[in-house]
Amino acid sequence: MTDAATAITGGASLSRFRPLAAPLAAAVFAAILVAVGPYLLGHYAINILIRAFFYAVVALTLDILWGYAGILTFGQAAFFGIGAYAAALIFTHLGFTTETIALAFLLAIVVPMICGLLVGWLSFYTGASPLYASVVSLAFPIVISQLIYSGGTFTGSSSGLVGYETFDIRTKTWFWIAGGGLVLAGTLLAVLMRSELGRLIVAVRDNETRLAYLGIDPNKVKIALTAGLAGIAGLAGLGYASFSGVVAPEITGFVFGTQLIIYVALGGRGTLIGPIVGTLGIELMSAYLSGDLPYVWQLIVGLVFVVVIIVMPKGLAPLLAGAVGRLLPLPRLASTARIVPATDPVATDKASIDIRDVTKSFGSLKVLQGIDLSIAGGELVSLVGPNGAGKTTLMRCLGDGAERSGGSVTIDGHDIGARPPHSIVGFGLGRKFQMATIFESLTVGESLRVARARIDGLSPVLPISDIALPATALAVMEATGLGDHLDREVRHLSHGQKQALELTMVLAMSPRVILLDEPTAGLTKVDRQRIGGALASLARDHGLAVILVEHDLDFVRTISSRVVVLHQGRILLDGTVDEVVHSELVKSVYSGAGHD
Ligand SMILES: Nc1ncnc2c1ncn2[C@@H]1O[C@H](COP(=O)(O)OP(=O)(O)OP(=O)(O)O)[C@@H](O)[C@H]1O
Repeated sequence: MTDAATAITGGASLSRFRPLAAPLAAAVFAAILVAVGPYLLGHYAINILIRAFFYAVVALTLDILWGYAGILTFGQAAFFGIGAYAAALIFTHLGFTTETIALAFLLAIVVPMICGLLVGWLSFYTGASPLYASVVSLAFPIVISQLIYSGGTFTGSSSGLVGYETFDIRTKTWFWIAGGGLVLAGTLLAVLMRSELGRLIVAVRDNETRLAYLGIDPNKVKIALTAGLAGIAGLAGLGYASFSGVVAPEITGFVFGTQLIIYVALGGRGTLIGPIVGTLGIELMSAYLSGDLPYVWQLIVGLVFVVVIIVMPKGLAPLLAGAVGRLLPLPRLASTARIVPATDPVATDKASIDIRDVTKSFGSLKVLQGIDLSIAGGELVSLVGPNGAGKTTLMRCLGDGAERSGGSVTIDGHDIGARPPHSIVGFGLGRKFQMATIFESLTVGESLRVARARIDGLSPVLPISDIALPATALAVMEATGLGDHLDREVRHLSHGQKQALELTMVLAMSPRVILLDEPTAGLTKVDRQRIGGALASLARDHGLAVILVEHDLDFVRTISSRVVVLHQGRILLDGTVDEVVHSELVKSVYSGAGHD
């Protein structure tokens, strides 16, 4: 096994730190620009850029949410505003001392994070509709602005707060602080997005269902991300309030939130560098042109936005990257992904799944009735039956506790109750869907590493390197040749490779019971044989309890240890392959003359 495992490598000899070289080189280049900026620019441009640096930090947080995690929000300005007001309120009402400065830093981070937790929970609690996130992101900045408007002299209402004492620092130094803060935030976020944890954030955007069936609650990831990034936006707000010496309700509002979306979209979302270029570019141009074109300027920005979105939906970043790539052709780094054998503890007891009196109804339509079934480790049970018999519905009832209308399901002695899929996976369940349910924009190696997140955790700093896989997953990789494609983006895989990847991801979690819904649908005969052999071995050699939904009776015959025939939501027959194949009842059901 070790030989096979070491053969599956995408460049293991390279240092794990090499993929971080690009963001670090970019950071050094940006730091040099920030260092020399005050000596090359005029006073006006310096002032505009300091403000823009703080805005760009918020744009970066929006880019992580929208560009990487797929969460479009208009509310990011509100967290910036809360951080700014936290500082301005403390300096106005409590004075400017070492203690109040420390308090301002604490509250400018903690209060936006608490608000972020609340906003995240309201948007993504289990059962929330996707519409909630949009509504909450629209309503939140309006609520914060209204609170400030109605705060009287305490918040300064529509006039805001002005004239509070703040840091006595030269403008040039502010430029270095704000620019350095932006370079630091950009570098840390770039390192995060290249790390194992960053790949998980992209996986949330790609496929929440798959993530849940890998034992990770995608809602928790989104809530944590919203709260964490709110803290960074709040800190940028503190910087802005301390530099400008003035805060107004507009900085918390929906309009500023929309402006941030324009900055990110123009620059190029999901790139980090794009939002920085977008923010600095538009802020600088606005400062110079809006004076000469007071009313027309907003119109011009709007028109440019529409044109860029239509002509360059990915924003200006790909254009910039192309130009930089031509000027500085950097060699493409091989990834450091490498498959190694996992050392997961081997259970001594036999795997089991017990299904008792399970029913499922859609309104008055009874789709499953009184299903009783027990499957032990070492068995590969094929679930067959005509279209509409209830096979997929039964699989859903086993993987998600909220699906059943009645009855109980016990996996390895654990009653699944009404638990969600990510929690049931913890009992040892793996599920493969009929349509390959995978992460299209990750590589094969990244997908497998994310599949191991529940067991091995994920680094927020280091890129993917060792991917520990159990023997079952290694066997499927070997049988299907998937190991040759570790660095390949999943979207470029063939249909058969995608099916093999999903199966390998499911097996990566070392499940004890696996549900496979037509795992060979749409595969060539050769691929079917390969996967079929690997599936039979899962039960026979590795002791897994396997439930397989399959239409092709010839395929079922070659790999099953038992066959269960479902018809009109009931178990018609539960027996050996021979018993089912020679059953007159089963033949009559398949010929359309089945009983009622
Ligand atoms: N969400 C739903 N609402 C109403 N009826 C549904 C729903 N999902 C499934 N059904 C019905 O439940 C019955 C069983 O469907 P199911 O998909 O489980 O059958 P199946 O045996 O997997 O069929 P196939 O082999 O065609 O995939 C069908 O009559 C289907 O129309």
